[in-house]
Amino acid sequence: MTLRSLSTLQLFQLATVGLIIYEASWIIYCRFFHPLRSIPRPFLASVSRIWIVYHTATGRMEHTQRALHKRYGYMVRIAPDEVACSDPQAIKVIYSTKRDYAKSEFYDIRAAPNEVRYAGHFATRDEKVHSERRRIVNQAYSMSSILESEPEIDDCTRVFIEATRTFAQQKTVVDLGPWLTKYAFDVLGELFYGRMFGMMRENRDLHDIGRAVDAMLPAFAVGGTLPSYLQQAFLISTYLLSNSLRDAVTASKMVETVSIQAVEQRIRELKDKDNQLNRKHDMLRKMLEISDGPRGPALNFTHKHIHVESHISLFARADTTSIAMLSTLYYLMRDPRVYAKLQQEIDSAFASGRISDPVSYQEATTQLPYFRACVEEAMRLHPGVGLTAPRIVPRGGVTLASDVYIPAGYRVGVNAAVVQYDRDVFGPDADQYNPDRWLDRDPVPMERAMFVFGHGARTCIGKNIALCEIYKLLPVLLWKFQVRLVESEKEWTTKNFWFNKPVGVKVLFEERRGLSSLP
Ligand code: HEM
Repeated sequence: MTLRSLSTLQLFQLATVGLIIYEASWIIYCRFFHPLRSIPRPFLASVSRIWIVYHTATGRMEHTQRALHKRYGYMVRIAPDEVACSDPQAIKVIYSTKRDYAKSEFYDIRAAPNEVRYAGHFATRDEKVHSERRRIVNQAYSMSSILESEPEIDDCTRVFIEATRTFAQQKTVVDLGPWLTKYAFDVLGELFYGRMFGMMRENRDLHDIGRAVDAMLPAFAVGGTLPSYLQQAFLISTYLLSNSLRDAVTASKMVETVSIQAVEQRIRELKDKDNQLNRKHDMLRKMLEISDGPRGPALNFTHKHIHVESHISLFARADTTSIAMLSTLYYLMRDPRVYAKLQQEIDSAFASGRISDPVSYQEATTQLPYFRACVEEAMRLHPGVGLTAPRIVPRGGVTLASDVYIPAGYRVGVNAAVVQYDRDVFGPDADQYNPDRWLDRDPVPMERAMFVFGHGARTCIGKNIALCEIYKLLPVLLWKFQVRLVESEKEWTTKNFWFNKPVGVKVLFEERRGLSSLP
């Protein structure tokens, strides 16, 4: 009997039996012979990536992972070839500066197609290329460089406070997340291009950037969990089936166009010696000085590379910063004792002249210890990135959590929203909001277990920008306004698609008594 002599039904039956045998053999292999077989796991996760795809798609992966680690300990297998580790000691091993652990396929889907064929600092998996590219621009992202634009960040703060005052006077209910995102966008506009986008002034999502990000994040997060040969097919089918993703792609193209236009405009301005904007120290100017300077050709750093830099840094980066500010405010509003204590610290620092309005970054970080603790605690409980950052184990394998060996080639990673709940480091109340923990005991072990900005060679390049925004805006906001949750009893809803965004946190601002005559 040959295959040709079989009927369609028989062929179908044969294929089904073949598939069943294949699946059964795979399950037996995973259960009894796989090198990761002894690592605790939900059964489905040990035999198929369906588990990780499904749980990522729910937007609640951090809750699932926290529960799994509570039950199984430091090591949990979250896919046949992938392990999540919640041991704080693992951070410095997996994310070491030695660049042994390459990023996994998870990042491929975020690679920005462009003419210079550089996927960007975030998505590039080739550590050598990444290191060369990042070194060129690192200085522009340094704290000293960002602080050269401090007066411009102050301008953004003034616009934010002015508009918030109008909300307060008109008793407008404000959706806090999008409002803070507009601030973060305008600051990025100032820092990168020497001008705000105007999102706060117009109080609208200009060019639909925010909408594009919201629509694309779930596709990126879920798609990233698939093997890379399925990622493009997944993106194309989602694109064809989803109106919102089609709109998002259009809006994302718009972001690209806007950032390219902004670069070109800044190039023209810099050629005009009398232009007032040329006194500014924006990052674009610094990058143009590199590309057009004597080192530019040798570094292969062209205007097209700057387009990539500006596009990638713009897309979705305002969200993480606004999440940090939103969570700081949210936890304060939910805990009147902490809120009052912080207000006291801020009021007395302003009254004694230890900090000024606008507050400088230096003042905010040195004169407001309780405020620092509140920011740190909010970023601990609700880090802006809430999924595992997966890396490939290098040659020789690795032993994690004292005695669990993972051979080379498998994926391993840490999730900030899990490791930052470690009871041994943060105390038995690790899942509670308690800023005092940062002042009552030695903060160093806790700082070492913080993974909110990542770690090592691939640590967040925009960390200084984010910190600058947070430390410069919030003290002034909290000094001038009382912020109240409209529904004070209701817990927030969050959507975790890599960026873990709280949604629909509605607040009312009230100018504080005795302070309403302040500028
Ligand atoms: C509170 C705000 C922020 C948080 C919590 C945050 C978090 C992170 C984390 C966890 C990583 C590492 C991801 C990994 O290893 O897989 C990262 C990388 C990165 N972040 Fe941020 N980020 C923030 C703000 C920003 C801002 C404002 C920018 C840009 C202006 C930015 C740009 C980047 C880029 C380009 C990378 C990739 C770096 C590399 O691999 O070289 N981030 N961020």
